[in-house]
Amino acid sequence: MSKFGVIVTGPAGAGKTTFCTALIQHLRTVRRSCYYVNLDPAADDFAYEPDIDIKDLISLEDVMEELSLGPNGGLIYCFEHLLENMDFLTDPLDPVTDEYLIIFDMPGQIELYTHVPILPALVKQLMHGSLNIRMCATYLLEATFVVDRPKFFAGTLSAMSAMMMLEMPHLNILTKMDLIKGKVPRRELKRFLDPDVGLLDDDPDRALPEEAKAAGLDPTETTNVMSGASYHKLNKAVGRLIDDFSMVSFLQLDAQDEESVGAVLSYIDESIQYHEAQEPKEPVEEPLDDMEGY
Ligand SMILES: Nc1nc2c(ncn2[C@@H]2O[C@H](COP(=O)(O)OP(=O)(O)OP(=O)(O)O)[C@@H](O)[C@H]2O)c(=O)[nH]1
Repeated sequence: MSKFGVIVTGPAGAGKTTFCTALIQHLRTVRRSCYYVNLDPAADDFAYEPDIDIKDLISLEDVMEELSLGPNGGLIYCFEHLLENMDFLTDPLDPVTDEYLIIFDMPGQIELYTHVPILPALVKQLMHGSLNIRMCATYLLEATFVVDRPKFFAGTLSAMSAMMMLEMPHLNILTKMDLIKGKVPRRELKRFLDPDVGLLDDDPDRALPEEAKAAGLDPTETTNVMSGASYHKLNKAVGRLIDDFSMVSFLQLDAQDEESVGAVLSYIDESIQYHEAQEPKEPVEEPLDDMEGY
C-alpha cells in the first residue's frame, strides 16, 4: 500500500502553518482525506489539531531548560531524539492509507536542512524506510522579500540549499502574495518567479556602489571601504549561479485564496506522482549514518 506526503519547510514566519491549515481546509472542501503531523516542537496554535504532534514526544521548553541549550541547539536535540524514536512516527503512520495526504509541518530553523543533515536523515527514513512514503518537499519564502532584491536572492539560495540537501521532488513557493498584489507589476513579478540575475543590476535600492563611485573609488575592489560593491559582486555571482542553472523557480500562494491553494495542491500531487514513477530505492537501515562527522 502506498502512502503520500508533503513536507512543508521554510524560514521562520514564512507561512508554513498557515499553508498547512489552508491545505487541510481545501482538502476537506474537495473531500480528500489528510493526516496532519506537526514536527515543530515550538508550535502551539493550530486551527486543526495535529494527528501527531512532536510535543507529545518531547518539549523544546523542557530540553532548553534541563540541558541549558538555546533554541537552535534545543531543536537539534529534539530531532535527534525523534530520529532515535522513529516508532513515535512510524506506529501511527503505518495504518494510514493511500487515500490520505500526510502533511508534515516543519520548524522554521533552516539549519535543520542547510547545516546539519537532520531533516534529510528524517526524510530518508520516511521515504525509504518501512513506511515508504511517496513525498515531495515544499520550501516557502515570503513574497515581501521581492522589495529587497539581495534579500530575495539570499532566500533563493537557501531554497536551493534545501533542494540539494533533501534530494527529493521539490517545490518552491512564494507565500503571502496578497501582500504584494498590485505593488509589483506582473512583468517584473515574472522575473522573481523565475529568478533573473538582471534584477540586481536595476535594483532601485542599490545606492552604496554609486556612492562609492562618486567618491572616486574602484567599485570592483574588495576592501572594507568597498564592502557595498563587494557584496553586490557576491550577490551577482550567486544570482548568476541560480540564473545559469535554472535551478530555482517559484509558485505563487495566497493562503486566503482557495483557488491559489488548489493550484499549489495540483503541483504537489504532480510532484508526488513524478516521485512514484522513479525507481524505488534500497530501504535505509541506519537512520543516523548520515550524521557522521557532524
Ligand atoms: N497576509 C498574509 N499573511 C500570512 C499569509 N500566510 C501567513 N501569514 C501570516 O504570517 C505570519 C506567520 O505565519 P505562520 O503560518 O505562523 O508562519 P510559520 O512559517 O509557520 O512560522 P514559524 O512556525 O515561526 O516558523 C502569521 O501572522 C500569519 O497570519 C498569507 O498568505 N497572507
